[in-house]
Amino acid sequence: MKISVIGTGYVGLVTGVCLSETGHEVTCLDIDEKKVQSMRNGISPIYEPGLDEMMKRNIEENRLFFTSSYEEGLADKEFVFIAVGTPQSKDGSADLQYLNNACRSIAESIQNDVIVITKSTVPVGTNEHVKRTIESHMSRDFSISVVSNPEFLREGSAIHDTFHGDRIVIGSEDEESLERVKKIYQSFELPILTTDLRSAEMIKYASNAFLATKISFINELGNLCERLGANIENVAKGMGMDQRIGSKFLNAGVGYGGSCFPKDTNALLSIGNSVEYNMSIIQSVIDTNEKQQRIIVDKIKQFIPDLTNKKVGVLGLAFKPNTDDMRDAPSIKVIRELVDSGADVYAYDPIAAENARIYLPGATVYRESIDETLQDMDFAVIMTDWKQIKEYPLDQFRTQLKNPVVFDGRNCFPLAEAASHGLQYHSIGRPSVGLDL
Ligand SMILES: NC(=O)c1ccc[n+]([C@@H]2O[C@H](COP(=O)([O-])OP(=O)(O)OC[C@H]3O[C@@H](n4cnc5c(N)ncnc54)[C@H](O)[C@@H]3O)[C@@H](O)[C@H]2O)c1
Ligand SMILES: O=c1ccn([C@@H]2O[C@H](COP(=O)(O)OP(=O)(O)O[C@H]3O[C@H](CO)[C@@H](O)[C@H](O)[C@H]3O)[C@@H](O)[C@H]2O)c(=O)[nH]1
Repeated sequence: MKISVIGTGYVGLVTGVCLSETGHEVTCLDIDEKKVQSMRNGISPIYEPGLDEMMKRNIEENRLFFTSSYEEGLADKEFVFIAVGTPQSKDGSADLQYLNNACRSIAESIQNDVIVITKSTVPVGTNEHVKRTIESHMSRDFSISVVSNPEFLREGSAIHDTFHGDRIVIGSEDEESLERVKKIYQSFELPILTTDLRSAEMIKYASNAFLATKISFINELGNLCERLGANIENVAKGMGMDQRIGSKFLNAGVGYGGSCFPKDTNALLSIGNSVEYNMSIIQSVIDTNEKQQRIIVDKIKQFIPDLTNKKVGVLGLAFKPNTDDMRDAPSIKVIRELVDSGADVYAYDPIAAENARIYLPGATVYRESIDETLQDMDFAVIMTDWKQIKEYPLDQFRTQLKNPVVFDGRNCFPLAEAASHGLQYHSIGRPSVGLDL
C-alpha cells in the first residue's frame, strides 16, 4: 500500500520505517529540511536501537522515501498518517498548532481521495476537527475519511513495541475505512481493537494516565515505607504477584518524565476542565510526581544541609535508559536545584549529554565515563538506570568518590550489597544503609 507519514519524530519515523519493513511503500515527510537530508542518507535523527539499520535497508530496497514537500509526499497516497508533535501549551492543554498546520498543508497539496490517520496523541474530538479543517481548506473536491490510530510505543524499545505491542487501536465511524486501515497492519499479527473515533482518542490518554497513576501511587507508598522502615521493592513484589494489579510500572523512583506522561496527564486534566469535570485523581498524580522529581534533593539536604562548593557526580541524565530524549527528564530539576544551592555538578550520560546541554544550567560539566564522573566527588547521585550504571562495580564508588556517599533515584543496587561495599547508600522507598560511616 502507498502511505505517507507526516512528522518524523519518534512516532512518525518509527511508524514509517516499520511499515516499510512490512512491504508498504512509505514516504516520510517533515518540514525540517536538515532532518530530511540526514534521513535520506540513512541517518536517524533520534537514538533508537536498531532503527538506523532498518532504515538503511528499506531505503536501499526502494520502499522508504523522505521529503519536505507535501506535493511529493502526498502524490498517489491512499493513506496519510499524521504524527506531528502535540506538546503541552502554557495552560496545560495539548497544543494543536503543528496538527493544524499539517491539516492545512494536506488540504493544499492533496491530489486524490485519502484516509487521514491520526497517530499523534490528540484530545477527544480532534479527528472530527481534522476532517473539518482539511475539507474547509481544500480547493478541489476529494473524499477525506478520518481514522484515529493512537500510538503506544515506548522510546528506547520503539521497534519492538511496534511489532510486539499488546494491541492496535483503530477508531472511525466509517466501516470501510476501518477495514482498509486494518489491512495495513495485517502482517503484524497483533490484536486489533476497532472502535469509534472518540473512544480511540480517549484510550490513549486513559492508558498513559493509568500508567502514570501506577507510578505516582508506588512513589507515594515508597515515601510512606521510608518513614515506617518498610521496603517498597518488597511491597511492590507482593502487590505485583496479584494478577489483578500486575508487576509492571511499580518501580519507585524520582518520578516519571519524558515527552508523554507529563504532558498527557496535564492534557487530560485540561480535557476534563473543558467540560467542567474535575479530574481529581489525575491532579493528585501530577502533584505527587512534581514532588517526587525533587525528592532526591530533599534527601541530599537532609544529610548534607550546606551544598556550597560541594562537588556532585550525577550519573544518568535521560528521562529513562536507551534514549537521548531529555524532555521533562527529572535530572533537569534536580541539577538546577543542586546548582542553585551552590553545588558544582559533573554529569555523565552514555548518549543524552548533547541534548542535555539545551536543558541544563551552563555550569554543568560533562564527563565521558562513570569513573571520571565519580573521581574526587563529595557524593554521587544516580538519575537514570542505564545498564552500564546498574552494572558498575560497587567497590569502584568507594575507590573513586572522595566520600563514599550515593543517592540513588532509581534503586539500582540491592541494599545489602551497597552496605557490604562500605557505601552510605540512600535510595527511594527503602531504608538508608551505611549511616554509621
Ligand atoms: N515520543 C513517543 O514516545 C510517543 C509515543 C506515543 C505517542 N506519541 C505522540 O505522537 C506525537 C508525535 O510525538 P513525537 O515525540 O514523535 O514528536 P516530535 O516532537 O519528536 O516530532 C514531531 C516532528 O513533526 C515535525 N513537524 C511539525 N510540524 C510539521 C508539519 N506541519 N508538517 C510536517 N512535519 C511537521 C517536526 O519537525 C518533528 O520532526 C505526539 O502527539 C506524541 O504525544 C509520542
Ligand atoms: O515502574 C516505572 C516505570 C516507568 N517509570 C518512569 O516513567 C517514565 C516513562 O517511562 P516509559 O513509559 O517506559 O517511557 P515512554 O517512552 O515515555 O512511554 C510512555 O509514553 C508513550 C508516549 O505516549 C506511550 O506510547 C508508552 O506506551 C508509555 O509507556 C520514565 O521517566 C520512567 O523512568 C517509573 O518511574 N517507574
